[in-house]
Amino acid sequence: MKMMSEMWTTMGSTLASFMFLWTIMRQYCPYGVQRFLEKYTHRIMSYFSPYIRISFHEYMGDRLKRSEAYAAVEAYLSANTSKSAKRLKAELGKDSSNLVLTMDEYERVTDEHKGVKVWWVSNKVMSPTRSSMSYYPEQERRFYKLTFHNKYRDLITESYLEHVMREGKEIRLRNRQRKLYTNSPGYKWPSYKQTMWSHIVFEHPATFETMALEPEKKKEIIEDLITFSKSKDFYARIGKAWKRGYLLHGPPGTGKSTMIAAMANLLAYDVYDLELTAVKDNTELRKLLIETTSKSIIVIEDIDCSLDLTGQRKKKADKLSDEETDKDVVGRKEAKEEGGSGSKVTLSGLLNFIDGIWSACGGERLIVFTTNYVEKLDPALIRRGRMDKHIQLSYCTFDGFKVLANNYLKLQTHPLFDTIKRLIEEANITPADVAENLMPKSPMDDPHKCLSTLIQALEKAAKAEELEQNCPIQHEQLLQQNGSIKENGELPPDKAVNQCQL
Ligand SMILES: Nc1ncnc2c1ncn2[C@@H]1O[C@H](COP(=O)(O)OP(=O)(O)OP(=O)(O)O)[C@@H](O)[C@H]1O
Ligand SMILES: [Mg+2]
Repeated sequence: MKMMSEMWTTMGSTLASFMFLWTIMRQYCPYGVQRFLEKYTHRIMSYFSPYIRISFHEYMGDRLKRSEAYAAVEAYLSANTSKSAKRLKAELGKDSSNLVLTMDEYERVTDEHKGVKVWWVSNKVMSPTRSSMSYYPEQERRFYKLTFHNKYRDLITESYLEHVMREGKEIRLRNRQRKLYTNSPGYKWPSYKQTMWSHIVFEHPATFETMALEPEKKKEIIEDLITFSKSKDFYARIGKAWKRGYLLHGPPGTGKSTMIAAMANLLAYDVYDLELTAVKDNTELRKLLIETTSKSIIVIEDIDCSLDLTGQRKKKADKLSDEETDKDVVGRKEAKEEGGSGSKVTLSGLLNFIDGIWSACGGERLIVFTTNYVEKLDPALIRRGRMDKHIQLSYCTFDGFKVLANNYLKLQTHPLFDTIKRLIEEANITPADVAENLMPKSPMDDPHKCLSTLIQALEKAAKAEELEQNCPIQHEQLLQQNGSIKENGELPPDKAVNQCQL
């Protein structure tokens, strides 16, 4: 027994002397010798030590790509252990308004998993560049080192590390700056440019809470979206690409574009706003698709204005048909001006884009089409499986009005609500119009004034509605004379009703 303890003491002091010597030498040795000594010290140490160490290096190989694992560990440690660390690094966060704290170099923190303690150290080494040009500076190689006892090897390498990676990735996703991408019309991509999309930071404030929608419909859409975002395994099991198509249809100003922003904010997805008229042909469409990332929404707005969905491009008719709206004209004009007239994207190209083999790359994507005229679309384009969920957005209901009154005027109830409830059921007024009427126009406008303005607009719209039903011809003539009632509310309804009576 005594011999054993003497042996341990001797070994311990030898090791201590060796470590001391090593620390001194390390400072004065050339880099090659340092590496050599380091290698053998580690071998000797690990022979005696019951601890396991795992390193997570910031850059793998040629410093081209930052390691995902390192970034996940960094996010995990920043969220979970920065309170216990004593030396921290501060950096500006995603919107440059908040500071993000992470462990400083050589700092050490402990973490616990299922009752087992582990240690994390943030570290860096200097390594010379491989270049023979001696004036290149040394490169810093940062890494995190995880240390734990050998007897917990399985627990840590399987369960703990999986937990760190999962949580770290989630934190990174939550904290990342989301982007709004667009394929610029008529833009010629230089060959050195890596991507066909240009982007800005996505900062739309719309949420489902601020959307004027019936509560049940809102709940159903939110549940559908959240179920989709959590169904990776389900999609894999049934052998289907992890994507879902939404068709949003309804009159102008009913919240289709607003809903896309709310969807992106709910799921923390990026948005790819695809301008079809600016896409040269099917090949370019496929290239654009391949460049989109997962956790994104690919949007094609006003799909009926972009393509002739019977399979050919729309003819550039000089005369507009009666049903065409301003948007149709604008869309077509822009297509012409921006070189879109040369676009050869076909319906089959678009169908391939939605559910061809390539559409599966990336995963976790929503494809959203919007239109004012769902009946104009080719059934092949919007059949279930392509556009899985059809959402009709319509005129404002009383429930929708209450959301807007709360948003714009911070009102949950008011004596004028009863009048508005009665009128809003008779009139076809869009949430955009309601919102515009509720918006205070001067600092003097109190909630009562705003609600009264809305009541006037509702009365006009209700009268116009009545006229449309009873005397459609006069209504049409008046619309032509005075412009759309629904759009500007300028039509004098008294005059209209009088004409009808005559
Ligand atoms: N359901 C809604 N809830 C809250 N605000 C709405 C809603 N619908 C419209 N709005 C308001 O009206 C404005 C216009 O709405 P939006 O652009 O979403 O309409 P749209 O249906 O996309 O119209 P279009 O068919 O002309 O593109 C928005 O900026 C928003 O403020
Ligand atoms: Mg829109």
